[in-house]
Amino acid sequence: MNRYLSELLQYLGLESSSLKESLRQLTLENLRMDSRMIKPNDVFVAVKGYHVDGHSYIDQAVASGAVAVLSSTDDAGQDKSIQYIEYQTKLIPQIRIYQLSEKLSDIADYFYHSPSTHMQLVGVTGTNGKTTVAQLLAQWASLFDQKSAVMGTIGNGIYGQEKPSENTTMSAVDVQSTLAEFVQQNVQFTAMEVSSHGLVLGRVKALSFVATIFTNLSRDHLDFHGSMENYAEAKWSLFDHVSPAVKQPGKNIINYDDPVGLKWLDRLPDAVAVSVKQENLVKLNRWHHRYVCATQVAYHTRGATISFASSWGEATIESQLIGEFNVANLLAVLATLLTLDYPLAELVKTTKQLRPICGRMEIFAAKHKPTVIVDYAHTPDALEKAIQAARKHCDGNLWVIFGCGGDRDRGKRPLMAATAEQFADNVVVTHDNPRTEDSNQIITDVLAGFLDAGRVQVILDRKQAIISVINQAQENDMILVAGKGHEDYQIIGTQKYHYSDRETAIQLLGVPV
Ligand SMILES: CC(=O)N[C@H]1[C@@H](OP(=O)(O)OP(=O)(O)OC[C@H]2O[C@@H](n3ccc(=O)[nH]c3=O)[C@H](O)[C@@H]2O)O[C@H](CO)[C@@H](O)[C@@H]1O[C@H](C)C(=O)N[C@@H](C)C(=O)N[C@H](CCC(=O)O)C(=O)O
Ligand SMILES: Nc1ncnc2c1ncn2[C@@H]1O[C@H](COP(=O)(O)OP(=O)(O)OP(=O)(O)O)[C@@H](O)[C@H]1O
Ligand SMILES: N[C@H](CCC[C@H](N)C(=O)O)C(=O)O
Ligand SMILES: [Mg+2]
Repeated sequence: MNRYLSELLQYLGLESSSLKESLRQLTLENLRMDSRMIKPNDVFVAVKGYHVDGHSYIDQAVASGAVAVLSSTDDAGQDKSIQYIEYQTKLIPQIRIYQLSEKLSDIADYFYHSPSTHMQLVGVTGTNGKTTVAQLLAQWASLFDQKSAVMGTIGNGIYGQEKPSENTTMSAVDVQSTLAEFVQQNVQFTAMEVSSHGLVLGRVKALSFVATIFTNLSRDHLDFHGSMENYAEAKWSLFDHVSPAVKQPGKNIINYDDPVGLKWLDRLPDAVAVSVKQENLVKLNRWHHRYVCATQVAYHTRGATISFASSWGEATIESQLIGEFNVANLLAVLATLLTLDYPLAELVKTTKQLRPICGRMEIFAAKHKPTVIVDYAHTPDALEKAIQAARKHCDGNLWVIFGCGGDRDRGKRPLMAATAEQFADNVVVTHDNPRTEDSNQIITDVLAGFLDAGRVQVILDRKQAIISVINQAQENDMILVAGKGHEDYQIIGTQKYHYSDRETAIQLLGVPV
């Protein structure tokens, strides 16, 4: 499993003779980009970040047991040069690589023996729905006795045992090392969320996917991408077969109901189109694309009955997920598994066993109390969809409690306010994760989006906001608590404090239903 230092050098294009002989058979354990995670026999990978320069942690990494260092240089003349660091009685080779960040996915792919090729790896991208789709995929595959794993916002790991993760898509090195751990644990199927940051920053560059899914595109992350065009280009790079951003984009499953998806389908004749709109069936039938299309959907209190037609046949399935967008998510998952040759009859039989996803339209209810839905909507589009989804299941008033995260796209704040004002009956603005921003300024940015801010309550403490609304609401009202979903923390400044909307709801109303 491990690599010799001489092998790594050879891969990097260096002669092993350029290395001191005593070091050639040195066994390397892991590549690690964070000096704080270094264990004996690891290689420390030093790159410049947005906040600090990883090169300033080389000494710390060596003191923690790193036996070699890969470091980045912007001077092409220094590419592949080796320098030795003396530490106690040891010599630690530091190998400079020209623009290392861009090569990391490939280097880690080599180091960890191309783990993505040893399983079925499915990638999911889109503004909203990635976590839901990835979790459903892993869940459904496990119902087919596949050992499955997920990588994404909720965490990374064997399905149901995910460890929390800082990012939706981890660093290029961590993605490969995690996949390698999955291979060691005999994982056969992995569903992975691929964020636009992940694509642009090359975190998934050397991966081979058997299938890639596009859910939808709407406003988010403009602080990072600058424009919707750039944001769309970033997402497209997961599907582009001509100059792919990944080693292998696999089969493509694309949302036909999304205007961006529809445009891409023209460029992807082999892709599978997914629609929740019955009126699209005629067009899809005449088209050269394979498809899955809903023909009838009946929403009930705790889910939906979905009839669909597809290139694989017709059927009716029972879903425990609520809202129209979850019909779209479920059909995208179904289309993917059909594309990967899972039999339709078995898929239909197992659908009713699929459980809702943690913190995604999750319902908490108690007798004689209003119902609470905890959801992760943190974009204008998701908030609109979540409110409309809740509305289908609510016969009283619909309350929305939401806030916006700090150090994230500021422009979406007033848009989320306008959406809440337009679609909900009562709105309460509260804190999300202020991070390093002034929390009052975030609230001011949100309030600027309301036509009539006088009708909006501001209750800064999130738990107090939920308690207060439960007290104000009637028994048949519904309270959508949006933005934090599965999160069990609140980030204020750079500190993480324990806080969970789900725990608050459980404390006030009992377990999810
Ligand atoms: C803007 C961005 O993407 N930043 C990511 C980046 O952090 P950074 O460049 O600030 O890193 P840094 O703190 O400057 O450190 C530079 C290097 O020094 C190393 N270091 C640092 C300190 C130390 O003591 N020792 C040490 O070795 C670090 O490990 C790193 O290699 O590299 C880190 C490690 O991989 C990421 O966790 C971090 O994501 C931050 C937390 C983040 O907020 N990213 C967001 C914008 C993001 O990527 N979001 C997407 C999409 C979310 C969605 O689904 O909507 C995601 O995929 O998560
Ligand atoms: N297909 C969809 N279309 C629109 N909104 C959706 C869709 N699926 C989920 N949502 C809404 O978006 C929220 C986030 O969903 P989910 O976590 O599945 O998306 P995500 O793409 O993983 O988000 P993130 O980028 O933050 O990780 C949900 O809580 C729900 O409100
Ligand atoms: N993955 C998303 C999550 C946002 C969740 C919300 N609670 C916030 O903190 O803004 C992001 O990093 O933009
Ligand atoms: Mg996610």
